[in-house]
Amino acid sequence: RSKGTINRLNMYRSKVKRNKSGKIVKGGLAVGDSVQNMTAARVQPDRRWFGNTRVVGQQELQDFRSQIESTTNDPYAVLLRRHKLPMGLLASGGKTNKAGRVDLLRAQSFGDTFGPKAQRKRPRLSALLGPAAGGGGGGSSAAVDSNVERGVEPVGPRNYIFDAGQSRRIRAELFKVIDSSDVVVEVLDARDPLGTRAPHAEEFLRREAKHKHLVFVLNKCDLVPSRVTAAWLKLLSREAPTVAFHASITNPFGKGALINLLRQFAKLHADKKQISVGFIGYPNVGKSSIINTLKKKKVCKVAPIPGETKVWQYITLMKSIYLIDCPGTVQPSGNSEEDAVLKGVVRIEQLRHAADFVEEVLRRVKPEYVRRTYDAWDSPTDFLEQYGRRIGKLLKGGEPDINAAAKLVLHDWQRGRLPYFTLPP
Ligand SMILES: Nc1nc2c(ncn2[C@@H]2O[C@H](COP(=O)(O)OP(=O)(O)OP(=O)(O)O)[C@@H](O)[C@H]2O)c(=O)[nH]1
Repeated sequence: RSKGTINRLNMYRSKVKRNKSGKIVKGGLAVGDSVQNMTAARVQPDRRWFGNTRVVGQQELQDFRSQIESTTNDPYAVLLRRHKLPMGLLASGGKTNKAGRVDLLRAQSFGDTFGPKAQRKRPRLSALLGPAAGGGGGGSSAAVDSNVERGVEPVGPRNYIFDAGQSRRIRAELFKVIDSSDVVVEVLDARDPLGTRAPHAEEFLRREAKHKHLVFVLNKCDLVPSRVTAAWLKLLSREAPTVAFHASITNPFGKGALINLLRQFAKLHADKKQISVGFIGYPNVGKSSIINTLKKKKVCKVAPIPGETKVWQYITLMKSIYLIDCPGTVQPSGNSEEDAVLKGVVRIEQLRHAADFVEEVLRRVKPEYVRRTYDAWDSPTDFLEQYGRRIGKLLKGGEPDINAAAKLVLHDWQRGRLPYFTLPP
């Protein structure tokens, strides 16, 4: 027997000694002893009795909170293993979304709607939607009538083509891609980076998925002067790492920088076999082209028309990095019809009145560039007539086909043949 075994057996042995008649003479409670006379013993409390718990002091919690807050707000710091932290407790208090909820009972009491004396069958939607919504069908027709009286032209229903990239299906694709990605690359058009940002997706990442890394890629920077690209890089990199890019299989720019950045993210997540990188952004900004450039071959369909990518697609860049191509999505209800056309969201061939948008193109592009590509002109209509005649787009009576000419100008605009860029604010 080892010493340990002997000690254990001794421990089991009763320390109580009894005399012949069975009375305790040593150890245990002696005759006449009572529980009251004994000295109180206390078992030392231990938090491990309560299972898997941790105790944190108030000051420690406060420090930790402020550190986490500064880390999560810093685009260059990363928060790994977020699911192991009680983020719900760490979010600074009082940020509940109660104000955003619709206060149903204030608009109509429960008793009025569902009680035994229910007065109405339909809810009063106007009370919930606010005064702007008008009073249902009758109300809206009254509003139209009053507009006509005041001489305001009634606004017809918006054509569905201007809402491209906003359908529920496309939004579902976007969130599928965000959910499956560890790194979200937001592709922006260097000509109008702020106009092609997706605030709804960024807000979702900030609120619901802080552990996913956001990266901006400023694509098509070959179409703008380098000083403009540099200014945008400076501005955007305050919010997230930003890479300037020119997507081209044969003559790329920024490819090394982007691959390096993705490699660093893959190293950060060394516990994972591979990381997924989702490419999101407006239609036609060049998401598929960037993936093709990184792969150095045509793996995604690319076209100079928006909405070419229909569903998400997985591509292996290397063993540790997977890429996901996403259909182009548009910030819901953020664009006027003009914006939608000039940001390249709408397919030009679907436009019925293309000439309406040429005036804005002529306003945005410097006249000398327009003259260099086309000819001198007096007014937008004169410009389209001249151009129509020059390219032989004529109607039956020999009149220039303004609509066809306008479509060609808009095509040139979308493909970057008319130099244009916006400067950082
Ligand atoms: N000049 C220039 N053109 C580019 C660049 N990147 C993409 N393009 C062009 O932009 C057009 C649209 O590219 P896509 O890759 O199909 O764009 P997308 O974002 O995948 O578009 P969706 O499929 O609608 O989501 C194509 O004609 C590309 O040739 C670039 O860096 N410079």
